[in-house]
Amino acid sequence: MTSITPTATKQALKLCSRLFSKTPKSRSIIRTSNALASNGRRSYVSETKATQATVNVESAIKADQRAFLQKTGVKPKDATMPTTGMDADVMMSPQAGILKQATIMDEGSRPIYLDMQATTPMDPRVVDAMLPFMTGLYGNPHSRTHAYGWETEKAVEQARAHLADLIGADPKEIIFTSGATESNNMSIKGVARFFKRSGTKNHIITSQTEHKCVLDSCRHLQDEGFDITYLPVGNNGLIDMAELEAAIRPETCLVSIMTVNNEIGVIQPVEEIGRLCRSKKVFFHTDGAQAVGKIPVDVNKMNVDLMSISGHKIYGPKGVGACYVRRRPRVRIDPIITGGGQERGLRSGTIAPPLVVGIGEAARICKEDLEYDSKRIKALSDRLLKGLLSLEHTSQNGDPERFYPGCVNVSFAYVEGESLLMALKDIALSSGSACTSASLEPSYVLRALGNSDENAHSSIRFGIGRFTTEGEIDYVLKAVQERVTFLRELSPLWELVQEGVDLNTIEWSQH
Ligand SMILES: Cc1ncc(COP(=O)(O)O)c(C=O)c1O
Ligand code: FES
Repeated sequence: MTSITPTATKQALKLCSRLFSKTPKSRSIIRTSNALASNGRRSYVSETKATQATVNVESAIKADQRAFLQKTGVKPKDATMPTTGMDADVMMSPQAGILKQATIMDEGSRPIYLDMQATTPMDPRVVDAMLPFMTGLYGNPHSRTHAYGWETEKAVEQARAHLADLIGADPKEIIFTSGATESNNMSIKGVARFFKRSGTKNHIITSQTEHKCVLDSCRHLQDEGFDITYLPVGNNGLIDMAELEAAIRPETCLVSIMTVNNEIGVIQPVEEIGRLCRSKKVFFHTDGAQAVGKIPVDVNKMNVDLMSISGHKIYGPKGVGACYVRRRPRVRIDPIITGGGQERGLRSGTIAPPLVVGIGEAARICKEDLEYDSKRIKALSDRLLKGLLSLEHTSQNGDPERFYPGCVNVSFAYVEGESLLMALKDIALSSGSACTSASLEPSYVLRALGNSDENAHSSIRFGIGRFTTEGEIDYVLKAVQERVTFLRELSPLWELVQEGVDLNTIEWSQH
């Protein structure tokens, strides 16, 4: 912790304004520093990483943006993209310092970050928006009797409007929660328990490839006497609409199918599911944690009744999320957290204004930058996939057409995924979801697609995001190609394959 005196802050401010006085970014640097200056008198504030980050990133952005404009014709916004400006060979040299560059916040040398489905780094613009609510603007947004409450309430309502705007909802339909896990629990248990009280409906439909928090909510409801159908998926990871229709019964109260899968990125046919559910008068919940802010989402077009959103998947803070709850036709849910009756009585507890302002600003930026980010991420994804699939015996998991390009899941046959992850220590990757990454079990999602244990074990997920650069993708490609080749050369199975032996014809002796 560093104590920042007003004089020191003012000096830093002067320097900042001299350096960046003509760029729009400089305004946000100055805003951050002003927030510190006004509070510096009595509070001890750690040196603001956001300011540092903005300064670091600012100088690095331009080249990548120019290259992108030349290639795609899309005019870059004032996005905060770091760039390496180096090619893969130079980056791989120990002197290059690329691994240090790979982080937005200057935390020393760390791997290139390619695990965007686990979490995204906060956008410095989000940090800027949050800071005043961690310092001077500390009122309780539920306090109605004074200005401290009014000012935070106003900011909370603005954040609600930004989130609603991103998904085509009315602000009154947004309920703030602690994250998508809570929103999923709240939607699934909430609808189920409401219907249980009226004693009419006790059946829920979901799919086998949902996130653990959806599956676990359903398992708890099974213990409470609900009947759950876990729909299978095809080998492309998508559910079959005819199977869904056949599974709906008169006593079905809810269908819960995610929009974008967190392991393989496939996009379920949510519009069709919504239409079907509406025609059968069944509520439709979708886990939108990996979809909102990444692909266009419109709750009315999709006929969605409930949707879960997470702050830290959209370059916002961790520990905050939202649940969309439709008002017309009205969705009735039993709250899982009761108390002071905040958030329309659906989620009691004091709202955290810094986090809520953060997710609101993250949503606003996502809406504004969606087209630009999508085009950039698609271009990086195409480059990565083309390079990875040019290696022999590699295949993409999930539907190759209907998937979010920022989530690329590839199997490298005859290579053990965990060994490959160990060999790729300079790149932060994962073989599946973060919450199950400690387990050595093959992914249940890949197994549900009909993959063998070996295939599931040799899979790696590459998560590309707003701050990923072309240089990083080239580095990753080169590293993966080198190390997959190296590991295969150590493998006796690979030797047999090279000799033309069909491994399926071998009878392995049991010991
Ligand atoms: C699809 C999906 N649903 C839910 C979650 C949980 O989100 P949160 O961390 O906000 O609780 C995640 C995050 O890993 C996810 O990917
Ligand atoms: S909670 Fe994030 S991957 Fe499971």
